Amino acid sequence: MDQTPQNKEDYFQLVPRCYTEMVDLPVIEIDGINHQSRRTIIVEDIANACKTYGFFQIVNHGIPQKVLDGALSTASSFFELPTNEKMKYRSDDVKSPVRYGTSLKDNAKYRRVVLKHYANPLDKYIALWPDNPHDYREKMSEYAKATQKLGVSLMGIITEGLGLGPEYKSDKMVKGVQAIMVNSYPPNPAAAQPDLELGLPPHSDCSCLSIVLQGSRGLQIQDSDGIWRDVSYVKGALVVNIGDCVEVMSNGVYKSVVHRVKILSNNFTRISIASLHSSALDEKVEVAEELVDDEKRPKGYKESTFNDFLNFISRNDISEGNYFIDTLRLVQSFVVPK
Ligand SMILES: O=C(O)CCC(=O)C(=O)O
Ligand SMILES: [Fe+2]
Repeated sequence: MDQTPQNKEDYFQLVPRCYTEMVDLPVIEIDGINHQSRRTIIVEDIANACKTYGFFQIVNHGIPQKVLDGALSTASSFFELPTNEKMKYRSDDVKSPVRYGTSLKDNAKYRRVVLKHYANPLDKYIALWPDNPHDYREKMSEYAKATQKLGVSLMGIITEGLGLGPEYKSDKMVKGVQAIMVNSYPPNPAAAQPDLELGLPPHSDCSCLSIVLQGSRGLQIQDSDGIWRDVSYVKGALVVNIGDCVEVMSNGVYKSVVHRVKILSNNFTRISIASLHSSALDEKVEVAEELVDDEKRPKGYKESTFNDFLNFISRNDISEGNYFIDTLRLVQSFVVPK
């Protein structure tokens, strides 16, 4: 893959700017997934990435650059709208299908502005999305449709890699929740120590898997020694991470790794779009029986639903290190230090 910077902005994105070490995430080409010989390699590469990092990047994923750029650009335009226009979508209800939230006014430790909306099935939700900017629904729905299709396909690759077969979760993902988190992380000119500014606190995703489009660098993941490492920005790539539901389903073979967002720039706003894919709100998430061995790997997690997670986050402040998945653990010896 050609990573030669085409212009100054791309060059800037590729040059490490802070003291944090980069994490050498695999960048996996996923074209040819329906050809058996290619599929075998991709399944193996993704299985290795899930075991080692819980994160990987994908390229040649079939989503045109124009669709990625369109989604980032309309997201950016949304955040530039006057406050009263954005506040129309404000809600304190974590279950609201469309929800705008900002922590900036509270002088909070974490500086993220977010528009969250459900996207699957699209027909049910699109009329609730912002219609300003005028191209928001068009551009974001192109991106949402493409990532939903990709999410189902990636889940098939993941379950195949676990020995559960490609169809193990397909129906559940097709009918499942797709929550799009449109994130904006503005710089804080008043920060006493800009290097310490965080956009998003450490958390793991409640999803089965998440697909993240980065507009620029800033995402960091915590390795098993507790060290934060930068995820590189690769133009056109999508970052994929395992969420809590897959950690549970895999009986801890794959980890839902803790990550956060750092504010790396003093002069521009970072945009990212995370598409979180999981089964339906009241669908049971449980350990796959096939991955339980009473002696070598006993069942490590209680069952739950996505609704349980939403109830948990409405009652707990996740920025205080409260992780939903910790409430599900049965076998402490399999816990990877967070
Ligand atoms: O902004 C990012 O890169 C990651 C966002 C994220 O982790 C999330 O929305 O759950
Ligand atoms: Fe996340």
